[in-house]
Amino acid sequence: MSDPLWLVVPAAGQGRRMEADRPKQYLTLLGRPLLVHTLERLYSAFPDARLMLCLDDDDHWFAEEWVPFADWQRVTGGEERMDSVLNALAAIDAGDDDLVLVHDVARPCVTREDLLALHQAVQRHAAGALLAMPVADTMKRASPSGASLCSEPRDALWHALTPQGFRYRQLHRALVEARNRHTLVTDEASAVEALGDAPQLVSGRRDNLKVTHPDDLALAAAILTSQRATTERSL
Ligand SMILES: Nc1ccn([C@@H]2O[C@H](COP(=O)(O)OP(=O)(O)OP(=O)(O)O)[C@@H](O)[C@H]2O)c(=O)n1
Ligand SMILES: C[C@](O)(CO)[C@H](O)COP(=O)(O)O
Repeated sequence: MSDPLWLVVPAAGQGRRMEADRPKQYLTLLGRPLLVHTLERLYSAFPDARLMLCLDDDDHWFAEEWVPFADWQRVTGGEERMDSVLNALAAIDAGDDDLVLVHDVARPCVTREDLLALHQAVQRHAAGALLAMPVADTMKRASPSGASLCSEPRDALWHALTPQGFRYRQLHRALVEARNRHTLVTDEASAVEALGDAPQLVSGRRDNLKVTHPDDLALAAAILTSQRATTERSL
């Protein structure tokens, strides 16, 4: 029997870089709110998981009918992403060894295959695991004025994606310690690394885009359309 699985979806951000009239998780993507796509992707891989959905207390966009999971809970978001995740962990009635996967609501293009690969890796690696992709471009070090000062070696450099998965106790401890040190971590793996652990990098698809800037919405629509066409061709 596999370990109990919890999904934490931070969805309490304001999407300021998107410059839209609403938080980006509620922007329309192929006719439906972006958040709906993300939750459906997670559900397609983990229909029996328990979902903790972090939402801003002032969020008046959200509709419960969009959640496909039978077992789920709304959690109050925090000041920063890491605070939202910590609020979710505090609300979880989990065993120490339960698995927790954290996935940004802003990544609606994650595939079922990548989700399942990450889940497998988290079960195999004691330090946890994260989807990531190797850096493909030549990397530049910029001066304050934006001039290219030098090229940095890109060997062994990866982009961190989500989901990122860990055992409950390990992740909770790592984030609590980061908060106690007043360290702002932008992903879970950073907090775990700070404890001396080395989560496993799992090579994920390059199209697991985080919708961040205005142009990204059209890109996400193109990715989802292309992924659907591929799935239909293979049926
Ligand atoms: N206090 C916060 C801040 C962010 N998030 C979530 O963390 C994820 C990654 O954050 P990011 O892409 O930076 O989203 P926003 O904070 O919404 O965007 P911005 O920084 O442009 O305002 C998103 O799913 C976002 O909803 C959250 O739950 N709580
Ligand atoms: C967790 C994350 O998606 C990994 O790429 C990312 O760090 C979150 O976005 P932010 O802009 O750093 O909040």
